[in-house]
Amino acid sequence: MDDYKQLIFACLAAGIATYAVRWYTDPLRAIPTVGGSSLPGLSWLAALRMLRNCRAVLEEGYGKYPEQTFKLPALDRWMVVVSGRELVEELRKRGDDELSQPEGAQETLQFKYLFEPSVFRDEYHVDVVKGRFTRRLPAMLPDVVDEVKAAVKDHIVTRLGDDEWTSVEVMPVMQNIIARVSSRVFVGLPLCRNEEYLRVAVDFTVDVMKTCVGGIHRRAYRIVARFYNMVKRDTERAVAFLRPIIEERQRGGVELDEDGKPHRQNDLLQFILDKATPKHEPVFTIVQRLMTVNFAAIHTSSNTITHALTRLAEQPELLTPLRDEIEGSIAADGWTPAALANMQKLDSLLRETLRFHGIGLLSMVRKAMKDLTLRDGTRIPRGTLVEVAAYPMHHDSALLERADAFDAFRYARKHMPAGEGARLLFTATSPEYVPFGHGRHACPGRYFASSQLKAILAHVILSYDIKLGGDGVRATDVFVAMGVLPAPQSRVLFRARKRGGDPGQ
Ligand code: HEM
Repeated sequence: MDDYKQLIFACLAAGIATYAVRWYTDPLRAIPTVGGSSLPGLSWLAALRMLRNCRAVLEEGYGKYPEQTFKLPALDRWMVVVSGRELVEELRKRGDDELSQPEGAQETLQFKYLFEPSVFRDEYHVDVVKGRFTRRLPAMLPDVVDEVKAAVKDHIVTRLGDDEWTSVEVMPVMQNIIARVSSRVFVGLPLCRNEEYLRVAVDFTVDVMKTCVGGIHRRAYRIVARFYNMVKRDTERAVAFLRPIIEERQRGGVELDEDGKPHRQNDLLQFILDKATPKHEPVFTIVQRLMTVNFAAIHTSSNTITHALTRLAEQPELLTPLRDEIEGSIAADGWTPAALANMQKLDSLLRETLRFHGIGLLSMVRKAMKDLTLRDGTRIPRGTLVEVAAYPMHHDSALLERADAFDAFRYARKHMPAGEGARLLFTATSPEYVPFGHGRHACPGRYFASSQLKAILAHVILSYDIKLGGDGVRATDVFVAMGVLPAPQSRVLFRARKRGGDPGQ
């Protein structure tokens, strides 16, 4: 019996000693910890504190270690955070064999437990968004504008002629409008107007978000996802709508639009099918690829437009200069890419919205694929997640004048040397402006996001007066883990404009 006890104690002691040596020699130990202690066991407490107050902990780290590296605790790992031009540039320049973007994103969002492995073994749907889809954006704009007008009319219902204001809960309405307008160019008519399909597209997005901010330990996902996988369930729901269309297209059949006319398939689904069909990919995998892009598009764009609309409702004095600009651009060029490009104040409002609010506290997540040393001498062991402190950098007045204030037209006012104006566009990334990431992995959907968001905002601004109810003060944002969200149930008051309105209506 004594021998047995001694054996247990010996194993325990050996286990503790191995753990202590590994902890002591771990290169991550040399990186300063923010948010609590890095001692074994105590880092758990720090991780729990982080879950409740990520923003304060991140800002504390950035304040103490600007343009340097520090680490934050999560329940199952350390997250290494960098900031400053040089280190952001280093993340941009390192290849995926050293600091991998796909591996970083998949690990953060727990994709490997939720999705078909083949979707991420070959992410050709990302290349499709970056290439063929983006090249066709100018040709797609008439469809986008057509869908914007129909969707806004269906979702923001006000009475014309009287002086009444209608209160609208902005986030769900914007999710529906974004899902519908995106679906117009993702899957085309008539599916983009099928409310049940749009429900699935939005549910998929919300369920991926719920899963990845759930704070579950990485290893627990493996087990939980086997029995309860909301993403798989949502994909199956989407397959019911998409299978007949996919099979018809693969047979070479012609789809009919709402008026029964044959319709040319020039949408994202077709571009994905053109790659998937020769590979004999199953319908389920094709649908997951489409849903992945839906996820990337809907959550980000609906958050951004909700922030922008609540800002406009809080500062209705911004509406008149925006209307003048939008009306002038449309009068000159119609609803064309040239007109959208001329809407510089609108562009500035969107850029300022992403700078000030953004969609997350961190950006550019990368996974170290091997042991490496950053330019500031920080040693990063293989498997570590490295991210950029986006939120504190975007709010740093050393990098941008009065960065703590929301100033909608700040970028439109800036006079840049000839030919350099494009550097301040909504879609132009830089080491100091990273809401879309930066470098070759920067969001490939940002040009579509820009067209879509501008078309919706321009149409809303021309068609409605808007303001906030109550005390007229916008509710503060909500920070959930590393995500930034507009306050839930935020409402904006809309009133149809008696004079003016959208000239293209
Ligand atoms: C305001 C709207 C949007 C924001 C703020 C946003 C932001 C981002 C960010 C931060 C990344 C990761 C970049 C990195 O790790 O370096 C990303 C990736 C991505 N986004 Fe967006 N996005 C938006 C809209 C869209 C739209 C509309 C689409 C689709 C049409 C889209 C498709 C994608 C895809 C496919 C990726 C993965 C890129 C890759 O793996 O290389 N996004 N986005």
